[in-house]
Amino acid sequence: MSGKTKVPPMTIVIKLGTSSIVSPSYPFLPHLQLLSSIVETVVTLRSQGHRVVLVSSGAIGVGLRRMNLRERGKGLQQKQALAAIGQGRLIALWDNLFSQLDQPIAQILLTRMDISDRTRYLNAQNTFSELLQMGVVPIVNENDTVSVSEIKFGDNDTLSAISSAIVHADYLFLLTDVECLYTDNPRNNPDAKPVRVVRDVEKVRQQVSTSTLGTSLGTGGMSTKLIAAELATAAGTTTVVMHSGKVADIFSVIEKGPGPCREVSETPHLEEGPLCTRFLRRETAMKDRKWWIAHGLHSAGTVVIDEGAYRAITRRESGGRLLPAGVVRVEGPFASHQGVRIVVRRRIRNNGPSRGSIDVDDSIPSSPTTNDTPSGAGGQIHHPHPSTLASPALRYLTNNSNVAPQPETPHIQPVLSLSSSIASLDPLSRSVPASPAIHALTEKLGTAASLIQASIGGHQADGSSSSSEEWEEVEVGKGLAQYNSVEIDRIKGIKSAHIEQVLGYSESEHVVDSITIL
Ligand SMILES: N[C@@H](CCC(=O)OP(=O)(O)O)C(=O)O
Repeated sequence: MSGKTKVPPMTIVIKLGTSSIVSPSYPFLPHLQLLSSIVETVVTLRSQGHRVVLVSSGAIGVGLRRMNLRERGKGLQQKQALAAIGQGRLIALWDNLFSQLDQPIAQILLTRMDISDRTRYLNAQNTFSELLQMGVVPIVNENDTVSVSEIKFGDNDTLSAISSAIVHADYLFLLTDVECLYTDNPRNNPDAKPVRVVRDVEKVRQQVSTSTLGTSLGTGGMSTKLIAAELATAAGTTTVVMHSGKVADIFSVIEKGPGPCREVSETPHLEEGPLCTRFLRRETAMKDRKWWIAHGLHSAGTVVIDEGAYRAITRRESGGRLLPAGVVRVEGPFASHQGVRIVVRRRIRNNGPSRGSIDVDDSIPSSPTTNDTPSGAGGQIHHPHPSTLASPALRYLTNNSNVAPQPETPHIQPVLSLSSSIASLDPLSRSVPASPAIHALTEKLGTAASLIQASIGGHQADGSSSSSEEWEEVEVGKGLAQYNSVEIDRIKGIKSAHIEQVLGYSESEHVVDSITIL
């Protein structure tokens, strides 16, 4: 193993999945040899001046072994109980191994809500920073006991990407039971080719098969690794998928790859190194606060804007701030300074009778009442009443929280439990319960679901189509509300100069601040 560093000190996060910690079937014996090689690698990296964070799964697996069980059971409570049994023993195992080489460790257990609350996020950041400065190796896992199923990180790949952003890591190593990302599942397809360097995660997602390579105990697979890579590379962390048995390859990967003193463009021959997949960090990493707003912050509601306002907030001069003139609708309730989704509503043209032939017509001018023309001169703002939304599902998703799901939309039901879980857990939401509607789209259904095709005004009550004009609503960003949802609803569409007239006071000329375009 390499003993001398040729690279400047870096911050390195190493994530180990359940499959690397315990055997996948009864009696779930720990992989002691592998764990020992991780410990030796981490201690060597430390001796070279690097700061190292471990993200370790395995609590449930260790819990199963302790209780001499063959299966972990399906229910959340069983998993939580097993994780509670296993976590203490897991950290004891790590402490035992690391103490053989005199390396102190610390346990950090996080939940999604710790990340979405700015104060808790900053506290976690301070703790990490202090530990790393003290030469300690923090060992992170999800705090499964208090994680509600719908708002769990769910897999430790995502948790490791978030940990990487918190510590501003240079590298995230996702150690797993395959060497790298393949063009197809190598277990079924012998022609599957390794993908060694990825510059654009979204592009590669469309080109490769991410059919799960996870094991019976782990929750991740290749698709969660792509999500993790997307989050981490956006924060400026080069992300590497490699086999946990090849942990010593970490040394040559960091030696040849980008680092604090070497740009991505200065590392042209990465295909020649050890077999692994390197997701190169973004050249311009998102600033910590911006990244947190985009990926950490919990959104308590939605502000729907028109196209002109969207164009305005995407301009640098806007400073990421939204004026009330461009707001067309508000989904709440949310309090001032809570996170909100920014959704742009734009007109699309229906070319034919079929719902499948809708084209977005970018040439249609936006409402003149926008940030471009805050006076709203000559403009007419569209405020379609939510009841005009065509389908019950869309009406529920885009309407206020009081609209109950219709019987024909049973899949909406979990949304309610999700939002109430968040409302009851998030201290910010206690006084103002979180909105259950749009929130569910991104939290529950993922980014793909952030596109809400709201067919407004194009359908009669009987469901038939009557007009060629339809609307779509697309989530475009996140920001911090400067007023609460009731206040923004009252001042939507007006000039900032009139806020005081309407509300009796004016906190800010903007309704949403610190907007991050996704
Ligand atoms: N937090 C849990 C499970 C997390 C999990 O399964 O993660 P992974 O094995 O990385 O897919 C544990 O420690 O057992």
